Amino acid sequence: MAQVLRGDLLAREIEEELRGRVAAMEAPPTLAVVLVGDDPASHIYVSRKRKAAARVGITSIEHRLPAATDEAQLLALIGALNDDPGVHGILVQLPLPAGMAADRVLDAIAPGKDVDGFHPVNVGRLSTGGQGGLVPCTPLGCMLLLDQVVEDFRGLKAVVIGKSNIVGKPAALLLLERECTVTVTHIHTRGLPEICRGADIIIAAAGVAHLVRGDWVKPGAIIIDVGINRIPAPDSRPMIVGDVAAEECDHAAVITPVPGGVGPMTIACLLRNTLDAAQRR
Ligand SMILES: Nc1nc(=O)c2c([nH]1)NC[C@@H]1CN(c3ccc(C(=O)N[C@@H](CCC(=O)O)C(=O)O)cc3)C=[N+]21
Repeated sequence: MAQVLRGDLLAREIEEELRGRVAAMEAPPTLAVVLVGDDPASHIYVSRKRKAAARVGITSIEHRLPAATDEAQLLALIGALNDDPGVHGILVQLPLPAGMAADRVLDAIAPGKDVDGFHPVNVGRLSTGGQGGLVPCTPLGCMLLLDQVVEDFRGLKAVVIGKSNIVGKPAALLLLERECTVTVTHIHTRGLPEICRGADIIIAAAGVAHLVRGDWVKPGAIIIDVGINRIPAPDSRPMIVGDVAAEECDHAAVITPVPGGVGPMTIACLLRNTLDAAQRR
């Protein structure tokens, strides 16, 4: 049986450590969460972030704007949060409503408060070695999970499935920084099963339910499943499944569960970034 690497448990440990760091500060850091529109999944995530912040002692302030908000209003709010010395971290929940350009909005966030690590300055820092920048929460969470089970990354073959700015690309850069040999793939990659079979580490972040089958996985491989796919379940609430057919992967060495894997680590890393942003100021 593969070892199930529980992100929910590691996230609680990290929260405990962060709670200690917050307690030692003169004043608790403040995270501003901006939520535009009424995407139901976004509301669930934002409430998880609020609860986690409260557990750690970080003050979180939510700014909810209607879906019809125009971009200029949102940019004005970001400007005010940038200028507010009482705000240490700013997160604009994605996706934004149609018609709003995420890149213009993310570019407006002060890089030192960009706890998502999405601003071009932080993206650039990561691509040149990560020194001093804020690193995107989901790939950072993936690395902290890998750190639990990998002692030496050098020369390991890592395959990243997915090329998003939020997960795939930054995950590839972080693995490269550890001197893995990194192959970045996506759903249009030809011969993806074969490429995956060569991997010591698979980061599955394509957003396709059960994309990675058991016969794509080399015995002893380490699998980080980033996917959160809601699939309809007959006669009940939608089920959440990952990008990996985990039940076919007993021959892997390690696999992260969905839920309870990368998701809770994303939130723990958001809190960590908020503390880092507050302390670097
Ligand atoms: N600016 C921005 N930053 C983000 O970090 C960001 C975002 N926008 N938009 C949406 C995605 C998604 N995301 C998740 C966070 C936590 C879980 C999580 O905790 N999942 C739990 C529960 C899953 C469930 O029940 O829905 C788990 O996997 O165990 C999932 C997904 C952050 N995102």
